[in-house]
Amino acid sequence: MAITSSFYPTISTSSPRRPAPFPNSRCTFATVVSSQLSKEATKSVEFQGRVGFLGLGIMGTPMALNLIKAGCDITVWNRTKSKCDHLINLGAKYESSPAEVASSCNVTFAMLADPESAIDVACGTNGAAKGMGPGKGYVDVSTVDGATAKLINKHIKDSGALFLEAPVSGSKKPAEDGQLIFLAAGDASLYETVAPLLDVMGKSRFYLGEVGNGAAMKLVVNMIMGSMMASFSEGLLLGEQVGLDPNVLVEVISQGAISAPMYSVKGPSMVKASYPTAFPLKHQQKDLRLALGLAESVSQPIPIAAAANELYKAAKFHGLGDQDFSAVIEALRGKLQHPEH
Ligand SMILES: NC(=O)C1=CN([C@@H]2O[C@H](COP(=O)(O)OP(=O)(O)OC[C@H]3O[C@@H](n4cnc5c(N)ncnc54)[C@H](OP(=O)(O)O)[C@@H]3O)[C@@H](O)[C@H]2O)C=CC1
Ligand SMILES: O=CC(=O)O
Repeated sequence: MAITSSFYPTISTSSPRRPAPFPNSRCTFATVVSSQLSKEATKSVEFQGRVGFLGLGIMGTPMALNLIKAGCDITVWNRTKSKCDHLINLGAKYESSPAEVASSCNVTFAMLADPESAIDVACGTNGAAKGMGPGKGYVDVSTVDGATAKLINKHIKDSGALFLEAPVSGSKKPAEDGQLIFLAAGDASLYETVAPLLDVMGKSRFYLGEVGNGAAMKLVVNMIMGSMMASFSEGLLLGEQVGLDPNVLVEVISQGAISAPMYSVKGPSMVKASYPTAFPLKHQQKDLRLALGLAESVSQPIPIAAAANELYKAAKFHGLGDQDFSAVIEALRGKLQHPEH
């Protein structure tokens, strides 16, 4: 798919600081790295520009990897540099600060943990905004609140660049499989420009209008998800207490009206008290906290989410923050020890 948006004609695709490594960077790049990449790559993209990626955690790494597999010219940065090594080995370039990535790229994506890190990486001392300017674009795909998205939008727009918030629904596996759902809002022309890139990383995308709407949509969805997981946990434990086989319970749920992929995927390992991290519990608690703030801003009662948030807080307090959010079930067992005991 060729870029036809009026966004790109204003962009020079070769950085004055560093010449393009290949005359036709997309095609040649894809050829060079193809022998090192797995055969799973199924999508390719025509994107006439350099793409930056900031934040290589559970989500950022597979998202950036899919862009590399699709033939994009990628430059990465991560606070912990060692997490860049795998992608560098596969052909990604590296810059030592968000500002340098933004300065050397046409479009820069950011996938950070929370509002604080998203603001720091975008607006901090060596933040991306410092390397932004007219003709460039910044796409923040982290899950943050609307106020954070609007603050980052202001810093990016002040530089003359365009901004899009595009948080994602879908976890580690959908990120690996290029099956994410993008919830985008902000500059419509940037949305059109990066659509081919979103289509590499995702299966669907929604354009929701003004900045803040993407964050709101993501927080409402994750508020529901957090409550669902807490309720599922209660059901598993109640079933266990009254002598039901939890595996049969998971199977019964999977065949009925409340069936959800989340229960079928997480249930069997929860029964074994195993919580391999796909979506860290600390991030689910962050999303519930932000959803509570969103609800407060419009005086909407969300008592079920508020109760679920307390469970996630308890689980986090007991050291489960880096485990999968399904570990919230441990907060209901009544056996958690205080970390200092
Ligand atoms: N995991 C999932 O299933 C999903 C997660 N999300 C959302 O995506 C975002 C990322 O999630 P995920 O990849 O799972 O999280 P991880 O915790 O795996 O990664 C977080 C990333 O943020 C970076 N980071 C954290 N704090 C700072 C800081 N102060 N300054 C600079 N960088 C920082 C980390 O760098 P470092 O490596 O140095 O720690 C890392 O790159 C979150 O907002 C999450 O809510 C959305 C959908 C699904
Ligand atoms: O934010 C988490 C997800 O699974 O979506």
